[in-house]
Amino acid sequence: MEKLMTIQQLLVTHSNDTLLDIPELDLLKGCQIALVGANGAGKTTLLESILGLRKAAGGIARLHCAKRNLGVQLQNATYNPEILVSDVVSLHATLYGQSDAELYDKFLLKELAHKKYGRLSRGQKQRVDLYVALAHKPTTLILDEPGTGLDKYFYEQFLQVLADYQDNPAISIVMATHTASEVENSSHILWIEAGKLQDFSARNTMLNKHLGSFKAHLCYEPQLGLDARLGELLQLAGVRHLRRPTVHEAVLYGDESLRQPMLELAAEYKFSTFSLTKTDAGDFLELVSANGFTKH
Ligand SMILES: Nc1ncnc2c1ncn2[C@@H]1O[C@H](COP(=O)(O)OP(=O)(O)OP(=O)(O)O)[C@@H](O)[C@H]1O
Repeated sequence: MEKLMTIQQLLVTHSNDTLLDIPELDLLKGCQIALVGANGAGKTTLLESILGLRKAAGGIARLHCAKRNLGVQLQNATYNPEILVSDVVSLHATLYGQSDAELYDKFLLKELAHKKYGRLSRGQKQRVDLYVALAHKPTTLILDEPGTGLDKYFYEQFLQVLADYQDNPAISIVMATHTASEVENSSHILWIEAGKLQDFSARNTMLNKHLGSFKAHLCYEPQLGLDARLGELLQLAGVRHLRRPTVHEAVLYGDESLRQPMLELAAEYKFSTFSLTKTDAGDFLELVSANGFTKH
């Protein structure tokens, strides 16, 4: 398969801070990659670096894609704030010799056409930015938290458009996201943390590797005094992580061997709710943001 992106010894710094330090990473065309990491991990910096918008202190970050085939939505689009939305749309049509009436309608750009870009709300800007990223039907998408600011209606419109792209194996996507549904529909996950590559893998491989395939979710009265028992369970071979979202909730992650001891625990204690289900992208995002995780 052809390469989409090459990174070698990439170092991006600011003053004395290292923003990105990635020794080597090759991504292949046709992958739909969810780029995840906690706030400040370096996702935007990485996207800007591969687009050549950030000067690296060292190394190479290269996207192997003709500009014509590239669709980009970044956090900070830099238009003249005085430009009208209708002019942004016309400029895009002139540059690419192509427009997309269906997308224009989906994002209801007609109601924004007479407004100055600089006066738009966050969500309105996002609708314009997404139109500009997608209206020329690119084969490679670079998206930076594309749902930001969109209300429920427009987010659903966007998800429909995204689903069409994600159904097409000829399309490559690298999308920074904090949203479970966007991760769920991606083929791969690229996880960065504090500017470093944490892992890159197919989505389910990543979930199984870092969380296990299974989770047990318990809700109970705090006076039940379960802490010691949970600590013991955490020592079992198949148990990977314990997450405590609240004082009366625990989620244990692991493999199938988690099932039997959890059923025994449920028989022994009276839980308000108890479930055994598969891990999902939402769990992975909780891990990425270290939300309530007790290190194992
Ligand atoms: N122009 C800049 N100058 C100095 N530091 C910067 C600059 N841009 C980003 N940073 C720092 O680099 C780090 C990574 O920022 P970045 O925006 O890439 O994170 P992110 O993973 O996209 O975060 P978020 O999920 O919050 O959008 C942060 O610590 C941020 O403060």
